[in-house]
Amino acid sequence: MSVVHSGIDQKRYQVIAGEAIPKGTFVSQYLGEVLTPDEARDRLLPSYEGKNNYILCLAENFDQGVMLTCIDAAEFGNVSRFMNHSCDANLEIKLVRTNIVIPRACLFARRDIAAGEELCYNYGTEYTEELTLGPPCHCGSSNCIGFLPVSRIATG
Ligand SMILES: C[S@@+](CC[C@H](N)C(=O)[O-])C[C@H]1O[C@@H](n2cnc3c(N)ncnc32)[C@H](O)[C@@H]1O
Repeated sequence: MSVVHSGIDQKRYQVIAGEAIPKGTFVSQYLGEVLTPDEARDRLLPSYEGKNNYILCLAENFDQGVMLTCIDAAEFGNVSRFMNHSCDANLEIKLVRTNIVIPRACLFARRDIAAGEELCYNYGTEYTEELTLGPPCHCGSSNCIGFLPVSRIATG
């Protein structure tokens, strides 16, 4: 995988597959600081408009209620912090638990991916709580909805 400039100001950097990746392959984990929902909201609200946002908030529904996992990759992260949103994504996020209650946000190939393709996932995942429309989307796919999906937590 390599991080390169996308050539589109709003998207800035993007991640390119260095080799072919078969469907179902684990590609990366979205690493960063684990925040409480209040901390995520405090970091997001003042700076949301027009800036790159590295906070991923994922919701899981349990009998006891909703568990929100918020991960901020702005200061501490890995290559997955540079992965952009696409309305026709080739990756998908799955929450995976390995011995601790806090889940890992893992990115898997949702189809066969060729070397040289941009690696991207849909920011409006199955775990996104109350989706709203964010800034304009520049994914360029034919089914683009025109806006980045944003979790309600990011907009208050
Ligand atoms: C996790 S970062 C992705 C990496 C980012 N492109 C960079 O250069 O650091 C998420 C931010 O990238 C930008 N972005 C990602 N996908 C985009 C898209 N499809 N259209 C426009 N901007 C996008 C938005 O600013 C978003 O808040």
